[in-house]
Amino acid sequence: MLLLCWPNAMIQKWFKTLLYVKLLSNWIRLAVRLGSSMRRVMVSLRPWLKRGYQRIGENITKGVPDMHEAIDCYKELKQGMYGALGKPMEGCNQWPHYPPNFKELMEEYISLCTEVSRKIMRGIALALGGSPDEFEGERGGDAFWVMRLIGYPGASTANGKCTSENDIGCGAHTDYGLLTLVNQDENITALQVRNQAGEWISAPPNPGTFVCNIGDMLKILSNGLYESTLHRVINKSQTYRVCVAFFYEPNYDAAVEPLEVCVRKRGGTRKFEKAVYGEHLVSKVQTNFVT
Ligand SMILES: O=C(O)CCC(=O)C(=O)O
Ligand SMILES: [Fe+2]
Repeated sequence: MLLLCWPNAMIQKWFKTLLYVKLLSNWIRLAVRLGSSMRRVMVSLRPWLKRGYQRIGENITKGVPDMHEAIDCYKELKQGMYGALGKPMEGCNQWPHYPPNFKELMEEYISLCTEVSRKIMRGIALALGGSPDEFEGERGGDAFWVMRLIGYPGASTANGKCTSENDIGCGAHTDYGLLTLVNQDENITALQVRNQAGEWISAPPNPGTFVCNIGDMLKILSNGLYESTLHRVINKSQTYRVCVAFFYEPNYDAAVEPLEVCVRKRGGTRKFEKAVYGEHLVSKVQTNFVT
């Protein structure tokens, strides 16, 4: 996991992105304040299991319901584009009609995050000793993405009584792809990561930064030089917490295997088998929902 600081050229874009997220956070809060009538409208927005609104407890991690609600979006795949591999992820995102420009706002946010992520991946490629284009072309030239707008109820409202210690907002997991840009609410510390000693440590919000998670695909590509960090969320505060997680992924059909340069760095040992990103995603997403 990395904490990002911004080179000057990116600062302007970052502020724009931050503004969007502020609007978005307010919108999610508003939706919650409006209560069940709004929630019903949002539920009707989800003819597709994987895209759109999901209620508290619908997302499950390792068999346990998570205490969060979310709007999930995925890059839209054209029908038939990836044959049988793409079928489970085909479909359109379910954008709420309120506020009126929500879809446009989010699409711009996605495009900014995509651009920033691509640049970070170029830096990572160089840091690994490869060419800056390692994650372009067939690996990531047409990068897939996932975005989750997540709301975690405050501790006292999670289940009608104050049992915050046991309420896991999001169970321990690793992210699936290359890099995640986690945009957290400013005043609540809830995200935790497991360090190499096996202890859970907090990753507090730091205004003006994203927390970046390394995903499973980058672990494979780097031949284990980068670890996909185990993390979880426990919102012990009384306040509803909003997080926008943008997942930058390889091409949907990318066959991901350790980069040659990383194999050499490990004395010629290939630590991981080849994995097709789309297959990995579908296998994860399919076990992520209550059916
Ligand atoms: O809410 C957070 O801080 C992180 C969420 C997360 O880990 C995820 O959606 O994969
Ligand atoms: Fe995560």
